[in-house]
Amino acid sequence: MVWRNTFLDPAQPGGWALLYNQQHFLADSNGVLFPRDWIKRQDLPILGEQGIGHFGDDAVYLLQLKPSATLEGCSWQSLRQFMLQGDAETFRMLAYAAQIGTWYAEHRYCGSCGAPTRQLPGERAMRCDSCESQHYPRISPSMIVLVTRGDEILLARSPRFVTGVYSTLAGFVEPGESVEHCVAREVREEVGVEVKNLQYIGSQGWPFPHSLMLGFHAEYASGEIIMQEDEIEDARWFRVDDLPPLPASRSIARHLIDLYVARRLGLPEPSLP
Ligand SMILES: NC(=O)C1=CN([C@@H]2O[C@H](COP(=O)(O)OP(=O)(O)OC[C@H]3O[C@@H](n4cnc5c(N)ncnc54)[C@H](O)[C@@H]3O)[C@@H](O)[C@H]2O)C=CC1
Ligand SMILES: [Mg+2]
Ligand SMILES: [Zn+2]
Repeated sequence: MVWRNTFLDPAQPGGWALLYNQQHFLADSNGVLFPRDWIKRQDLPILGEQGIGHFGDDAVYLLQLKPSATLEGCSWQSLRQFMLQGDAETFRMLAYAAQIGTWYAEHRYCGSCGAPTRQLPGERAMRCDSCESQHYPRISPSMIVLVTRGDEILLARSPRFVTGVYSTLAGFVEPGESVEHCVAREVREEVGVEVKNLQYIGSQGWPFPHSLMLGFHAEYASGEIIMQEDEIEDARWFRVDDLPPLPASRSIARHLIDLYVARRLGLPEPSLP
């Protein structure tokens, strides 16, 4: 089943409902989609509603619930779980839904003047009539880079990672800098080395909570590894034929690694997740 996001008018009846709160979806044994007209007859604390797209031919609406919401036979499942398991189109739908949910939850009041906002009809925007401003979903560009040195790659661990897992370096783009500048700065800050010959590989929308990952390969230029306190727990050079546990296969971090390893070992190249 294919997911396509579109703007649907929540005044229309029918379709499926996704029940969302803070990076979690309510799910039962049938999954995350509930008959929408039925769900609206249940006694649920609904904060807001958006029409977000089509899953196959069916309309899908996002119902924002209060954290206290419960429904018989259902439990809250994290978006991260659906990234790790579950089918790819379902994850694409939930990733979009979660970012719309995050945006809506953070813009019910105007950030400029504090007045309550309203949803603009026909557009994904929250409108403040008091100061005439509009608030659109926010996306935070971030770079992610695999630093390479011949048959070796530089991988690091953050204290937040699953035990044993090493990954590429990542970081948010700061106001006014280019992504290329961000790559050089983050690598310098996190591991103290200089890079050259950046190659843009591809991008990935990353809904935790609203990053856009821009993925690169970069060659090592100079410097010894000096780890940034707090952010980096360990960083080392690994040979492409002797790698530690790696990030989830759907992440662009993993793609950057798999692609470089495939190129060095003469294996078929993987495609972008
Ligand atoms: N898809 C993938 O394969 C991967 C995605 N990522 C994502 O990349 C992003 C950046 O990676 P990190 O190393 O954590 O970033 P980072 O190196 O910039 O440090 C994270 C810190 O940045 C600050 N921050 C949080 N949100 C921000 C924002 N929107 N703008 C600016 N600063 C912010 C916070 O102080 C946070 O502790 C994260 O969203 C992370 O989930 C990271 C690794 C792999
Ligand atoms: Mg980082
Ligand atoms: Zn305002």
